[in-house]
Amino acid sequence: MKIGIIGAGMVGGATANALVLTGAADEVVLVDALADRAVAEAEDVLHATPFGHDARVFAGGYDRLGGAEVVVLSAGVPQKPGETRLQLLGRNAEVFGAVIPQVLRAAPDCLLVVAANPVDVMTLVARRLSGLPAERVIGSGTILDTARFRACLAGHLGVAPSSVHAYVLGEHGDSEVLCWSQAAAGGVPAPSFAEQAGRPLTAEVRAAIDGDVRRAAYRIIRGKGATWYGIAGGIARIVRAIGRDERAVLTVSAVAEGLGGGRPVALSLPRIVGRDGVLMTLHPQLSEEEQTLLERSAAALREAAGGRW
Ligand SMILES: NC(=O)C1=CN([C@@H]2O[C@H](COP(=O)(O)OP(=O)(O)OC[C@H]3O[C@@H](n4cnc5c(N)ncnc54)[C@H](O)[C@@H]3O)[C@@H](O)[C@H]2O)C=CC1
Ligand SMILES: CC(=O)C(=O)O
Repeated sequence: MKIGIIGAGMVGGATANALVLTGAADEVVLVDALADRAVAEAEDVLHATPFGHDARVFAGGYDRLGGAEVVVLSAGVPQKPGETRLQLLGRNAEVFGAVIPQVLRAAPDCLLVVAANPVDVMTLVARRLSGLPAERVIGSGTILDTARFRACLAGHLGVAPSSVHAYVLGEHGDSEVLCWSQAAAGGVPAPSFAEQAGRPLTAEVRAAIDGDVRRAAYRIIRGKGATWYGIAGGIARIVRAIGRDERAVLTVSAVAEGLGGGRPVALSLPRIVGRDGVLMTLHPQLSEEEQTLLERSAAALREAAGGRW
C-alpha cells in the first residue's frame, strides 16, 4: 500500500519508520515545506528497510502522492513545554488550509489520517476542508492514550499490556476519559484481576495511573522536547487496519453528530477500522460518571472549535 506523509518532522519521520518496520506500507512518500528535511528523513528511513520489510521510501512534492491510499497529516507546530494541544489550533488550521487542497488534487481517493494537534479539532478541520465523508477522515485521537492506559495498568497488574483491554475516550487531551468501568485483563474485570494478583486498584493507584496517562505528553515534552514513538506506533496500527481491511476496534477520532447536543465534534470512541476507514462506531456501556465526563469532553472540544469549525 502507498502511504503519503505530509510533515516530515519528528512524528512524520517516526511514522515512516514504523510503517516500514511493521510492514504496514510498501511505498512511503514524505512531503514537507522544508524539502531537504523530507529528503534526509526518507533516506534515513530507507536504510532501515533491510531490517524490516522491503519498501520504497522517497521524498517529493505533492505530485508524488498519486495513488496514495492513505495520507497522514503530521504537518504543523508541536507544543512547547507547558503549552496545551488546544493552543495550537489557529496555527495548525492554517497549515491544513494550505496542505489539504494539494493532497486532494494529487490523491483524490485517499483516506486522511490526522495526527497534528489538537488532533480532534484538526480532524473536524480536515473533514470540513476536504469535503470527504466523515468515515474517510480519521484522527489518531486517543489511540495513543489508550496505549498509555494499557501500558500503565499492565505495569501495575504485572501482566502483558497486550492482555489488558482498557480504553481512553473523548478528547486526546486534558479532558480525556479513562474508562475504568470497562477495564479488564485476560477477560477478568480489572478490579477483580488486581485483587487476585494482590495489587488492588485503590483510589490512590487509579489517581496515579490517571495522571501518568493524562500528563504523559507534558512530561515527555519537558524531558525531550516532543513525543513521537508512541504516536508513530499508533498511526502504523491504524494504517495496517486499513491496508489489511482488519475491522480492528481502535479508539480513533471521527466527526460524530449529537454527542451531548449541539454542533458535531470529532472525538474518540471505539471504532471498527477497515479498508474504507471508520466502518462503525461503538458506544460502550459507561458508568454515569464516565458518560458525564465524556459529554463534558465533547463540550470542551465544541467550545475549542468555536463557531468556525
Ligand atoms: N496525535 C498525537 O497523538 C500526536 C500529535 N503530535 C502533533 O503532530 C504535529 C507534528 O509534530 P512534530 O513532528 O513533533 O513537529 P515537527 O516540527 O518536528 O514537524 C512538523 C513538520 O511539519 C512541517 N510543516 C509545517 N508547515 C507545513 C506546511 N504548510 N506544509 C508542509 N509541511 C509543513 C515542518 O516543516 C516540520 O518538518 C504537532 O501538531 C504535534 O502536536 C505529536 C505527537 C503526538
Ligand atoms: C504530543 C501529544 O499529543 C502526545 O504525545 O500525546
